[in-house]
Amino acid sequence: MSEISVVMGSKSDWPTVKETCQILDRFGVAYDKNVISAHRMPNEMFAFAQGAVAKGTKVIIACAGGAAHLPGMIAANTPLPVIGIPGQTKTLGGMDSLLSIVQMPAGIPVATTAIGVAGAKNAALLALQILGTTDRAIQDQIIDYRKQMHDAAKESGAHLD
Ligand SMILES: Nc1c(C(=O)O)ncn1[C@@H]1O[C@H](COP(=O)(O)O)[C@@H](O)[C@H]1O
Repeated sequence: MSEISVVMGSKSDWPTVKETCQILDRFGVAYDKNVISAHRMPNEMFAFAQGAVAKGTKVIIACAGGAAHLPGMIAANTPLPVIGIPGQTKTLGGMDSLLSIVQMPAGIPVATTAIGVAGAKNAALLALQILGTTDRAIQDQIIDYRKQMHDAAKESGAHLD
């Protein structure tokens, strides 16, 4: 059973979303991934969002670019926490995606990350932190991940030429 569902509006988002999946792989947490578009596949989007609780999903991560309605529309159709990743776009640099995802009306939140790859990585970590509130093993892995990051950052200062 997957506790995390990862969806993207198009296969063209995959290079970004791959970064999310790589972190989930590293933590050994089960997840499913798929292309689902609110615009191009509205019926599938509704079925996915409305069926997520019954499937055992705990957190949904959704990446979309441009007029990025996907995370918000999923959030509108499930009580589960939704994390939105704004895709980087060629025309507007991802500001379009960011504003589409972050400016939700009061009542239907989407936890919005940074644009692009940094956001994709943080979406995975935030989802893991949410699971970590009730799963001590995952929380311990988060603590260890941060320690490794800390040590690498500290060590890097010793190698400035
Ligand atoms: N924003 C959405 C939605 C949606 O919000 O439902 N569906 C696809 N898209 C986005 O359109 C961009 C271009 O998609 P294509 O490359 O397939 O033309 C992608 O970044 C996708 O997330």
